Amino acid sequence: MYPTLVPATLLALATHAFFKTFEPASLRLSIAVLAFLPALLVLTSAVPPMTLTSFTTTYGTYYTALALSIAVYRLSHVHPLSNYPGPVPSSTGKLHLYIRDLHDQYGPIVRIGPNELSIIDTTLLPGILGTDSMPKGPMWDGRQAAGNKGTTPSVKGGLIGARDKQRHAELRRVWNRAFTTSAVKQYEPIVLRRASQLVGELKKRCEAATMHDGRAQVDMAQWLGFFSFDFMGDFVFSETFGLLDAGEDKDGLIGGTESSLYMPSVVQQVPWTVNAARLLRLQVNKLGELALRLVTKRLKEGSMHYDLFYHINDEAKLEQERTPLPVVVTNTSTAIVAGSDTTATTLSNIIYFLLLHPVCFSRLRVEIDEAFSPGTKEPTDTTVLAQMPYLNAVINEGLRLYPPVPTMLQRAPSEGSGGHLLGPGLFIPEGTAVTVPPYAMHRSPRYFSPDPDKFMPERWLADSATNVDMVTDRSAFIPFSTGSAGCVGKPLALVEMRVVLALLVQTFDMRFATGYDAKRWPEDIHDVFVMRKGALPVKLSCRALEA
Ligand code: HEM
Repeated sequence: MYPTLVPATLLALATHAFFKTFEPASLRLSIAVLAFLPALLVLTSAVPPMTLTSFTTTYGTYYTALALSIAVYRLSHVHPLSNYPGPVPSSTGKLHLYIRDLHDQYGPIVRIGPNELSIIDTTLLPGILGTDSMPKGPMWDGRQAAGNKGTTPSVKGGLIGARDKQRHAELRRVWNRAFTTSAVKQYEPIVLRRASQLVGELKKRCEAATMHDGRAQVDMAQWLGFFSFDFMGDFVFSETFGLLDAGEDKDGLIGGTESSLYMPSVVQQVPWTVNAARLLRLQVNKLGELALRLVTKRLKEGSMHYDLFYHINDEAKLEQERTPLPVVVTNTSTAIVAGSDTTATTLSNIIYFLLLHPVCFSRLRVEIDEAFSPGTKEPTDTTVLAQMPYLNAVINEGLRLYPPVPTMLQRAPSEGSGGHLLGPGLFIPEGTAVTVPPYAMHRSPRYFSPDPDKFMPERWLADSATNVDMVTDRSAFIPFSTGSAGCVGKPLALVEMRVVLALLVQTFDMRFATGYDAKRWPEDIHDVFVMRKGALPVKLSCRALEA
């Protein structure tokens, strides 16, 4: 037997035990341990000569033993998650579908990784996402790979990636102030301005098309993207990104932001690779550069506008400490990503469903027309819109079927806590993450039936509560997540979506473009933490109003 075989095996077992216990986040330390320990063994071993064979044999033994040790441990009954069922790892670009299939197959609690459970049991939600529950999980360390220009990865200032509960609560204070009911009321003129601009631009295209076959063809998903990015530019910085004006993503702002979402969606699965990703400088983010430029400009101008920047930069000086520049940059670009893509995706999904179900489109138009007489009154009174049952049912149903954050609401016990008791017999040990996947939850027949995969706004109406054959469990409806780290922008997103939908449905007749196969829409959807969508080609004409 080769003299280093046993020591190399023992060394591999010790390495596994070390990594399992301490989970080093430093890439340098990990590389150093894995690369140099076997060499050290050969160099310090008295017996074998220092030949190429002794090195290759020792390295081979060490890595094989390490891999086997990890595999055996993860599949063994000693592993703390061994009681939970789960699949053999699989790779699929459609994480939302995959996780949903797993829940269909294995039930509400599934082990989806060596140290991760996916849970869709409503009774456990308060313990996972609720106000006094666990902090954000390790995937957020991985998502830091998206680090923007002008931000410093080591600055623990970004709200969305803040894993320490107390720190998160401190950072969230300025955001909570920015989204109170009265603050959101003050942003309404921005919503109305940008929504009217969207309608105006689309009208122009319709009018130009009357010269030809009378209908304009537009990519509705793209136009809703222009709206939501321009709106966020206005809302965050009181600046315009000029997308609606140009009618194109001329500077690649949307394209760049969307492609920058891929890499973090991979790295988040293996957070310790984040430093390698950074070393390779994989992040290309035009939005970060833009945010840095706009923040710098605003700081020079002084406090002039009431917008999100006003709050994030604490211009009312309500906090004891000044917010450092990198934190302001991180938070403003976070707001633009978090608020634009999600809203554009939801609006696009809803238009898709309304075109697929013309009866729902007509019913919605009737409700809007009854409240706002077409041709005389624009549907822009947000108080009235908030109380329209069918409009809100349509929005809920769109969010239910395609929640823009489909799978990764992740939490984990805080460091040093030892673990978190989720329920009787359900202890989550430290080092384990729990993920709640809204897509799988929203399509579970246990919570939404009949036909959980069908677009049925009726399930949200008051009659459904008295219908014994219908289940609509609102506690399972979590498109905005819930608890202290749930979506802070929810009230504003709802205002935006109600106004835009009401205006579009009242102003335009729409149908899918000729030759568009509606099956493409779900096929084009990809889960990259948020949802990537394809084009939505729509034939559009201005609605003819009776005189
Ligand atoms: C349809 C629209 C939207 C949906 C479905 C949505 C959904 C979500 C979800 C699921 C989360 C993750 C919460 C978690 O991990 O538990 C989140 C977080 C967040 N969202 Fe939204 N969002 C939307 C619009 C907006 C808007 C308009 C803004 C405005 C800036 C915004 C800002 C944020 C921020 C800052 C966070 C991080 C909150 C925290 O960590 O405390 N979102 N959102």
